[in-house]
Amino acid sequence: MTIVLNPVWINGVQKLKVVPQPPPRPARGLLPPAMDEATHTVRCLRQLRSKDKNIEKYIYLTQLKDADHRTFYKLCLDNMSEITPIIYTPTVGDACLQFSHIFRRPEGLYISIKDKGQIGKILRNWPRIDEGRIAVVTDGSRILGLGDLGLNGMPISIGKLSLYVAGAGIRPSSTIPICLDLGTNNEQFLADPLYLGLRQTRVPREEMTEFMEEFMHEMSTIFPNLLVQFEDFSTDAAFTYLDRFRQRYPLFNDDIQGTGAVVLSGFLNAARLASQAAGKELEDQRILFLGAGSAGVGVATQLTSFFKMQGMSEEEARKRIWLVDSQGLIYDERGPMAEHKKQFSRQDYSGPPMKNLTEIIEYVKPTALLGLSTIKGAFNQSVIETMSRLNARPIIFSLSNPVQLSECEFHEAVQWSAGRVIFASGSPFPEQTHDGRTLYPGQGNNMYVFPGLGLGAILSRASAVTDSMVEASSLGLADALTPEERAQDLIYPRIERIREISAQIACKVIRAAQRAGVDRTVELRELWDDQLLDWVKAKMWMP
Ligand SMILES: NC(=O)C1=CN([C@@H]2O[C@H](COP(=O)(O)OP(=O)(O)OC[C@H]3O[C@@H](n4cnc5c(N)ncnc54)[C@H](OP(=O)(O)O)[C@@H]3O)[C@@H](O)[C@H]2O)C=CC1
Ligand SMILES: CC(=O)C(=O)O
Ligand SMILES: [Mg+2]
Repeated sequence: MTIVLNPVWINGVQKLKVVPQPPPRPARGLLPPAMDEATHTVRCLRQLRSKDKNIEKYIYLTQLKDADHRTFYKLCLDNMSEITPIIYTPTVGDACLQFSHIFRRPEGLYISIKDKGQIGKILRNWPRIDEGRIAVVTDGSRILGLGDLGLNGMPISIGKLSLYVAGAGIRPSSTIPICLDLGTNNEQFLADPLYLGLRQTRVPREEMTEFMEEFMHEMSTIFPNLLVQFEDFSTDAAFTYLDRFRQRYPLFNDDIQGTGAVVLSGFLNAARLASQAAGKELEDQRILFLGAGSAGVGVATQLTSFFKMQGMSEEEARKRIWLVDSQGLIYDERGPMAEHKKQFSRQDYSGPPMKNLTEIIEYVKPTALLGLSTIKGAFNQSVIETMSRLNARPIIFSLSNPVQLSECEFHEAVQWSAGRVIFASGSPFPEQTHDGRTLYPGQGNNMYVFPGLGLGAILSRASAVTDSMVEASSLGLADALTPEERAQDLIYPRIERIREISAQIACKVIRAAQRAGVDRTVELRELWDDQLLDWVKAKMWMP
C-alpha cells in the first residue's frame, strides 16, 4: 500500500498524518478499456439483483467483498436499505445456518479450545496486527434467535464488521471478525460431515472462563488499540463476561448494551408520539417485556437508568418495568430465578403464576410491549387488540431476529391496531398503507448504534466503554431525526443517513468518554463541537 504523509493542524500544532492511498490502477492492458468504477458498481448491482434467492445474493456479495472490497462498500453505501438485509439480518441468519455448506474462502480468525495455552501464537498469525482497531467476537452459542450454531456463527461477526465499515467508515483493514470454537451442542451440526467446527460438545464453564481470560489478555497485548464487541453469547455467558472484563479492557456487549441503547432511543421517540395522542408523560409509561434474556434485561437496564436520569428513584424507575420469560410473569414469589432477572422481579404481585400474555397485559396495562423472546407470532391478534384498546397509540416493538422469529409482522400490527400502532422490529418489514396513509416501521436494531459507538470509542482511544458512553450513543440517535422524519412519525432515522448519524453519535460518545476520563486522544478535548464533528467525518474511510 502506498503511504502519503499529509500535514494536519491539531491544536495549533502541525503534525504529519499517515494517509493510506488506494492501490494504483492495474497496468494498462490488465483491465478492459471501458472499465470505470461508476459503471462497474451499476454492473455489480445488476448481477446482484439477477439472483432469485437472498442466500445467493449473500454469496455473491461475500465474493465481491473478497475480490474487490471498494466496490462492495460503494454498493453498500449507495444502496443501504437494499443491501443491509442481505449482509445482515435476516439473510445473515440463513448464512449462519448454512455456513459450513456455502463456505468459499476463509475470512477472520478462528480460535478454538484446542488453542488454549497458545492463543497469543494464533493471534499473531493475523496479517494486519498493527492496524487492528475493532474485533467482533462470538462463540456462536446464541446466534440471533437461532440458538447454538457453533462455528457457523462467524457470518455474524463478519456482517457486523461490514456495517462498521459501511455505517461508520471504520477502515476495513482495521476490522477483525473472530469466532471462538468452544464446541457446540447442536446435534445436527455435530452429525454433519461438512460442519467446519470442532466435533465436540461445549466445554464446561470453568474451562471456558480460563480460555476467555487467556484470550482477552493476549488480545490486549497483541492489539493494544483494539476495541472488542462481544456478540451473540448465550445469556449467562453474555452477562458473565461483560461483567468480568469491562473494567479491564475496552469492550462492550452488543446484545445487552447496544440493544439497550437502540431500544431506549426508539422508545423515547415513540413515547413522544404516543404522548401527543394521549397526553401521557414519561412517568406514565409502563413497559412490558416478553423475553428476559441478555437483550430484554439489557434494554430494561438502559430504560431504568434513563428514568433515573430524569429524576426518578431506583424503585420508581424499576416499577415502570415488567418482565415475562418462558415461565410467565417474573415475580419474587415465583421461586428461584437466574441472577440477571432478579433486579426486575416484581415484589407487588403474589397471585398465581401468570403465563397468558393477553391476561398479563390486562393486569399490567402497559403503554409499551417489547418482544425479545424469539417466539414467532407471540404478539397475536388478541395481544395487539388488547394493547390497542388500552392505548390510543400502542407502542409495540417486535425485536426478535431473524424475521421468521419476529413476535409479529408489521402488517399484522397495523391491521389489528387499526393503523394506530407505533412499531419497530429487529429485522426490516415493508411499509404499509392504511386509510390512504403510508405507515413506516422502524428498525429497532443495534445496527443503528454500534457503528457510531465503536467509532467514538476507537477515535477517543477509550480505555473502557462506560455506561455513560452507551447512553450518549442512545440519546445521540434519538436526537438524530430530521423534521421530515418526525413529520412521517418515524422513530428511527432513515438507514440511508447512517454515516451522518454515526458521526453525530461518535461525537457524543467521545464527549462522554472525556467526561468519564477514559479518553486517551486528549487533544480532542480542545476542539469545539463543530470542529470535532468535522474531524470525525474526516476520519471516516470512504470506498
Ligand atoms: N433487535 C435487536 O437489535 C436485537 C434483537 N435480539 C433478538 O432478541 C432475541 C432474544 O435475544 P437474547 O435476549 O439475547 O436471547 P436469550 O436467549 O438471552 O433470551 C431469550 C428470552 O426469551 C424468553 N423466552 C423463550 N421462550 C419464551 C416464551 N415462550 N415466552 C416468553 N419468553 C420466552 C427466555 O425465557 P427464559 O429466560 O425462561 O429461558 C429468555 O428470557 C433474539 O431473537 C435476538 O435475535 C437480540 C439483540 C438485539
Ligand atoms: C441484532 C442482534 O444483535 C441480534 O439479534 O442478536
Ligand atoms: Mg446479537
